[in-house]
Amino acid sequence: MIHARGLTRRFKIKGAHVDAVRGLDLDVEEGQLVAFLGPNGAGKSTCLRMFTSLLPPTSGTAVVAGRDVVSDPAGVRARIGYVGQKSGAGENFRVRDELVTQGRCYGLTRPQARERADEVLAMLDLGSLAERKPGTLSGGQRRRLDIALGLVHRPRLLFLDEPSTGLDPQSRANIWEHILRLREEHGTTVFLTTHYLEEADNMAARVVIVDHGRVIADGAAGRLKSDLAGDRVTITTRDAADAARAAGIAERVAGSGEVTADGTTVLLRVSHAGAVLPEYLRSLDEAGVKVLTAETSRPTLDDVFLALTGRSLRESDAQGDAQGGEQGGEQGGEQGASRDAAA
Ligand SMILES: Nc1ncnc2c1ncn2[C@@H]1O[C@H](COP(=O)(O)OP(=O)(O)OP(=O)(O)O)[C@@H](O)[C@H]1O
Repeated sequence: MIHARGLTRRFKIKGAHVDAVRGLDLDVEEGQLVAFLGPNGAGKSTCLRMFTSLLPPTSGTAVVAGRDVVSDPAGVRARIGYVGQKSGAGENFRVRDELVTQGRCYGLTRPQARERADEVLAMLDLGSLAERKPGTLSGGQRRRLDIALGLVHRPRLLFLDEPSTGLDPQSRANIWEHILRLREEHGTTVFLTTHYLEEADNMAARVVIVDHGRVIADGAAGRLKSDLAGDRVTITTRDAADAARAAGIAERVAGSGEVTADGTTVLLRVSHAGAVLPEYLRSLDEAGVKVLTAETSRPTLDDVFLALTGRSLRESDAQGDAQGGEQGGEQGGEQGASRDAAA
């Protein structure tokens, strides 16, 4: 469904340049649900805009839904759905009419567009809102309308740029229910970006992490976490001297795992915390180190990013936000992007 090789995109801004995507290789097969993760400015939206043919690559190739994004952008657009970060719905028409208009943009006849509008209204639980104007919908309802707009022409591949951002937890869960159903009941391939690591972790079968325009990890979340991050064992001691001794003992117990001591806290990263903790506590007891608390925790996708880059995804996001404010550029808004994609 998506086959990218050596994809790059450079933006020129006032004599300088930004390499937003640097040699991206990616294969996504039919029916997969892929979460594309990375800090602010990692290049996620730029990739999506290239995959959807809204932006030409600087170099490299991408074949999406069987069509080349450079030589056959219209072919790509006819076969995919794209829901950008901003809503693609206008304000003047009613919800059903928005969907019918979208269907017409994709070349459906009026009766076909009406039929498809009713189908996607039912699919996204929007039937009771069909006669409302988009401006009167809640954030979650509006996001469902955006997804419905992306589905009117029955694409086999749907791109979603941060589908759940800015929604309350209940609406986020609801959006996810619909995304999962799309895949399970209709076999739609879904490629989405998100900043919510827990959502990607729990929902997506495959997680692709990008940083500085390159893929740095790709696989099932569980495998990435066990291969790249490992469990954590954290203990606290009475004083720093005991913590230093506990860290020394941890080096022996943890094998190839990583050990860090900070004040009275010692942290071990190991592949199986449950197997290490009893032996560790026994060794500490034998050495006369008094342990005040001991706990184990499973790794998160943030731990995976930390292990790969030395930075936390959340911290990187905060830095990205700060830089983002300073950057000018030629960025065009994504407003009405679903419609653009249909044009
Ligand atoms: N049109 C543009 N002109 C100039 N620079 C751009 C343009 N679009 C993106 N960039 C820059 O390219 C880099 C990648 O941006 P992109 O929006 O793809 O990142 P992202 O991973 O989607 O970030 P976010 O999570 O904040 O949406 C950033 O440094 C951004 O400022």
